[in-house]
Amino acid sequence: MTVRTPHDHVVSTGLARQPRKNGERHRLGVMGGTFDPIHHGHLVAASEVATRFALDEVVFVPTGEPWQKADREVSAAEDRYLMTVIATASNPRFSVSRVDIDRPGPTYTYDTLVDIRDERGDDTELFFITGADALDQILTWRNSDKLFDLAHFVGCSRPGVEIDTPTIASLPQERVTLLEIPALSISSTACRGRVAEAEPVWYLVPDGVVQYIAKRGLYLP
Ligand SMILES: Nc1ncnc2c1ncn2[C@@H]1O[C@H](COP(=O)(O)OP(=O)(O)OP(=O)(O)O)[C@@H](O)[C@H]1O
Ligand SMILES: O=C(O)c1ccc[n+]([C@@H]2O[C@H](COP(=O)([O-])O)[C@@H](O)[C@H]2O)c1
Repeated sequence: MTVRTPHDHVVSTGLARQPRKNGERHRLGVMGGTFDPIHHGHLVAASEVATRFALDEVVFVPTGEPWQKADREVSAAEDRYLMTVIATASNPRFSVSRVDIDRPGPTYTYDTLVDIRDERGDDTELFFITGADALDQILTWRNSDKLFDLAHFVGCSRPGVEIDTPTIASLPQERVTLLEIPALSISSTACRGRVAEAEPVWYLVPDGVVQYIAKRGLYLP
């Protein structure tokens, strides 16, 4: 178990860094999201990608300022960060990074991946985990032409989202994999809407997150 210091970006939930056989590189999943709130759709996607890609661990990276969501109110970064820590704490292979919330200004995945690569070093191979909807927008992201040099991109299927789009087909195929995951029709938007309508979010988000939302009075009208 490691304790986070002001200089660490990652809260470790206890997994010691495992050496891989035959000099293979450490395989790290990076799951970026606004996580407002984190829900079981995110956790199932991360878990499924970890299994299919034999990842050693997955680091969840809550966005600082999600510039493509500037048209709506986003909860405080610390609340989103803490909900992500609560949701991932029981999985020894999951951890949470503060790189995006501690970097001032809009959040760009290019910066996320550069920071994590610099933190982890060259013996770590990065797999950026994202939903098919996000992958479909990737050409609008900052430095989109350089992203595929930094990580392999795994696009998860998501209920109601088309995986087979012209944009996705145009991406470098050797650096992109599409994955069908068990469909969980949950979105953060729907969770916020339910809380605002005084409807339960039990079992849509982890129990500790239900309690955190109530304690902090998040998403009330
Ligand atoms: N149910 C789900 N199944 C698979 N992927 C998902 C699911 N929900 C979210 N994702 C993916 O997780 C990533 C982070 O998502 P984000 O934090 O924006 O959650 P969201 O539910 O899409 O939020 P919002 O409804 O506020 O837009 C995105 O790439 C998104 O496509
Ligand atoms: O790099 C960009 O310009 C960029 C633009 C939009 C979204 N992203 C990333 O995509 C991930 C999912 O974002 P979101 O807004 O759907 O939660 C998250 O890690 C964002 O930082 C990245």
